[in-house]
Amino acid sequence: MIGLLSSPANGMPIGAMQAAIPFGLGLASAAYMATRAASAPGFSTDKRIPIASLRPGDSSHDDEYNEDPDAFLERCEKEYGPVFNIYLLNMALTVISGPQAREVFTNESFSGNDVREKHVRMRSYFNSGRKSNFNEITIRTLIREMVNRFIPTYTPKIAAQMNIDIDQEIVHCPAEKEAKLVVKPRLALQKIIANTMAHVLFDPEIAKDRKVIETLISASADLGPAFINGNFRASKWRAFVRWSNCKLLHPLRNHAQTLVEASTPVIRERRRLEALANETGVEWERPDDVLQHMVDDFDKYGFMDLEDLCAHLLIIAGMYVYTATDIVTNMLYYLAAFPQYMDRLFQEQQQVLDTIQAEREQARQERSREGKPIGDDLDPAHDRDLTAAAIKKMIYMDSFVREVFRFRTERLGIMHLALEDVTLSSGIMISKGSTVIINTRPAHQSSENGEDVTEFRPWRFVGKNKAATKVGMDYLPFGIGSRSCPGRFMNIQEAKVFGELMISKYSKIEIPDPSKTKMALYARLGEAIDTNLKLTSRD
Ligand code: HEM
Repeated sequence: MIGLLSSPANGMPIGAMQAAIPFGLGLASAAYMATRAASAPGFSTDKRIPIASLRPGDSSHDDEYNEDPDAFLERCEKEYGPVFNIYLLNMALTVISGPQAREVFTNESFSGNDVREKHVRMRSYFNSGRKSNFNEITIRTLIREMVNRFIPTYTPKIAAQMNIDIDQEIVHCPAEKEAKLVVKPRLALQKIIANTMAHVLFDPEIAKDRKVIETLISASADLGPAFINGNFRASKWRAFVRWSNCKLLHPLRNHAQTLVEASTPVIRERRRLEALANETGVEWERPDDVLQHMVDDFDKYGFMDLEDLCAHLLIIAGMYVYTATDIVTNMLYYLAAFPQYMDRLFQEQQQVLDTIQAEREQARQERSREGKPIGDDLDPAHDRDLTAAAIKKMIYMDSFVREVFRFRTERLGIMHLALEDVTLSSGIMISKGSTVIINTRPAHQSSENGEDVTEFRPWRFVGKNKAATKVGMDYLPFGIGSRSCPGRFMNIQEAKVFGELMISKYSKIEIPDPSKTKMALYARLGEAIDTNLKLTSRD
């Protein structure tokens, strides 16, 4: 079944590899650029779509948008309606707002994957490691079947491992007895997340390997550009360099080989134990991680060998590390910026855990009365664990997380390429080859979300049947419909577990330099700023 491979190579992030492009590519690249430039499409050919006016002196809308995204979009929506053209990120983009955004998300002729391939060569990156008949749907299916289904089992493991890693990475502040200082939180949190994910997705033995953690972080850096936002600027040259890197240097394959080397002995040992159990008629306690699930379903997914499997596993793991690092960093910034909400969250946590503890105690007493043994499932040592059931009951934390996403999500984001001419319900035609971008402002600031929509009000979703994972036209960070993000379930679970651990450990989180607070709150995905944080312990 699996041909175990062994040709390790250390992966380098794509950025580092750019220096390695041979000069001989110069001629080929000039020819390539000329062809691409000649065929580069601009705005849709439908001349009814207005082009937003530029401020005097501006040659694009970038500055006006970046200075005040809400004001810029309000102006455009008022002057031009829900569909208008802008020059942003070195691109000609058609902005779609309001109900017509749904048509973009749900019409297969608008492709997010093709935008990601065109600008950041994401499919080429995937292809630099995969061998089987892969397409993007495989990744979605793997996430659903290998990760989302098992979130209840992964949750206590995430909590236990994160707890250890937080204590290890967050050090005491020598200057102040009570306080701890996180210098450059993003880096410390990246280590915590990478280590936690490696434990949960791979295996504790594999997670111990420093090379694996480095590879995981490196893969996550390669995958980050998939989000095409923030500092991204469209450049045919950069896309070409990235494509060449993928073709020549096979970055994902290099990462996969590191994981193959680390996982081969683990898989062999698992097989030995399984065979032994079969021989002796004992049931083998199957390891509960994504690696094992993928090995079990090796034939179902048609993986060619272990390297192919590891490439797929690294795409998923790398995406989690990239996004979860960003999310938990921002969770801390929001807890720091709005300290008045910490107590409510802590109170909720204690109430939920007290109730669960009392219920378990009652169940133990019942078992004793019935003369039954108290099994591992009711071990008092786990009464106050952060299980999936406990997290589900923490509705204030869920609302807090949803509000962070609503409040912070980039106003213009989620691009799609029109694969053919598409006529929207308003009659406007988006022509083949043009790129549309969603305006999330009207959705996130609609009255559907209650009052004070320009304010951060973390309890606005409590009791409203709007979980942080529930997508809709009033909540677009993860898209909507059948192509909505399958990674959000695990990401949000991690964010909540992390938030619960932090509020149980610390009573106060501060940004020592308050001039950075605003920047921290509005940081775009993947660009969480590195301002220090001061944490004061609860006891
Ligand atoms: C903050 C975290 C994340 C955000 C904001 C986010 C956002 C999105 C959005 C907006 C879409 C829909 C794009 C469209 O309509 O074309 C999407 C799709 C997708 N996301 Fe995420 N995502 C996140 C995390 C992740 C993670 C961690 C993974 C993988 C482990 C992931 C995997 C995917 C995949 C595979 C799709 C494509 C689904 C399809 O085309 O069927 N995402 N994501």
